[in-house]
Amino acid sequence: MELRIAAVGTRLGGRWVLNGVDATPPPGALTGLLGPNGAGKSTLLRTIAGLLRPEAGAVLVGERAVHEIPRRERARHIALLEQENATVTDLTAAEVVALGRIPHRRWGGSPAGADPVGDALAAVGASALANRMWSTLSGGEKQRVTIARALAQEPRLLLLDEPTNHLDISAQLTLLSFVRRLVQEEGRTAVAALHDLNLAATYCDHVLVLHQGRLAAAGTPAEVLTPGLLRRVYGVEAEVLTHRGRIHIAFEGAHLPEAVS
Ligand SMILES: Nc1ncnc2c1ncn2[C@@H]1O[C@H](COP(=O)(O)OP(=O)(O)OP(=O)(O)O)[C@@H](O)[C@H]1O
Repeated sequence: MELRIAAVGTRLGGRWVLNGVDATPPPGALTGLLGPNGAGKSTLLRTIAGLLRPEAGAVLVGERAVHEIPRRERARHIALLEQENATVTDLTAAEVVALGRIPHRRWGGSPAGADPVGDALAAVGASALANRMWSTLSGGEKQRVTIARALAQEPRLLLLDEPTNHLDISAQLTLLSFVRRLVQEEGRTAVAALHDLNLAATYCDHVLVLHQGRLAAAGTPAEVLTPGLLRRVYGVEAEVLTHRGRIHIAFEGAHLPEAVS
């Protein structure tokens, strides 16, 4: 599904939080959305998902502006995993994942023999949690289950806001390699906001860097994550090494932040 972010400007609290953002996350690839705290990553993901209407420009999904697509249809095509998940207390993990199937119900559900809920739980290594009550899960277990819910939705466009939050290192690597394989094999589009630049360099085919609401750079991790960009956008000194054909960033230190007045 073709996604085009066309000169998007979004204003929140009287301030332009996104300003003239132009980008085309390629289908069949995992795109990393990078940038310091407050750069506008969550706002861009919410704008792409159609939850926020841009005041300038548009987000186009196929031929249509996303906010013009009826809500139910949007829910069949687009899944957004937000940073803070509403807690649903008295459901089991499998029931939480099954919520992701709701937009498909009227369309005859899943083909015979298919088990999208079981498959999604397995993909995040959470099959054993299926019958556990949501309220009894740890932070990382909840994160896995909410990711499974987004996967069970089988969206063409998967938007993930810091999906590796709370996950142990093995779960982080498993999740990102799973999402990458899924989008590559099925030609879907995924955009994930990430803070760990080495994870982004390892698993993302394409990265977008936001800085103060503007797009600072776009391209492959090797093209984008240069010492100069890291200094300019993040205020850090780093050496960028190449290891097995992929870049690896060795951080040397951060410049002192400017005093907050
Ligand atoms: N509802 C709102 N009203 C006013 N300002 C807002 C609102 N929501 C977000 N902002 C501001 O917009 C800017 C971008 O926020 P956003 O959450 O998109 O950043 P982010 O890149 O996702 O940050 P982080 O890495 O810290 O999660 C921040 O300065 C934030 O304070």
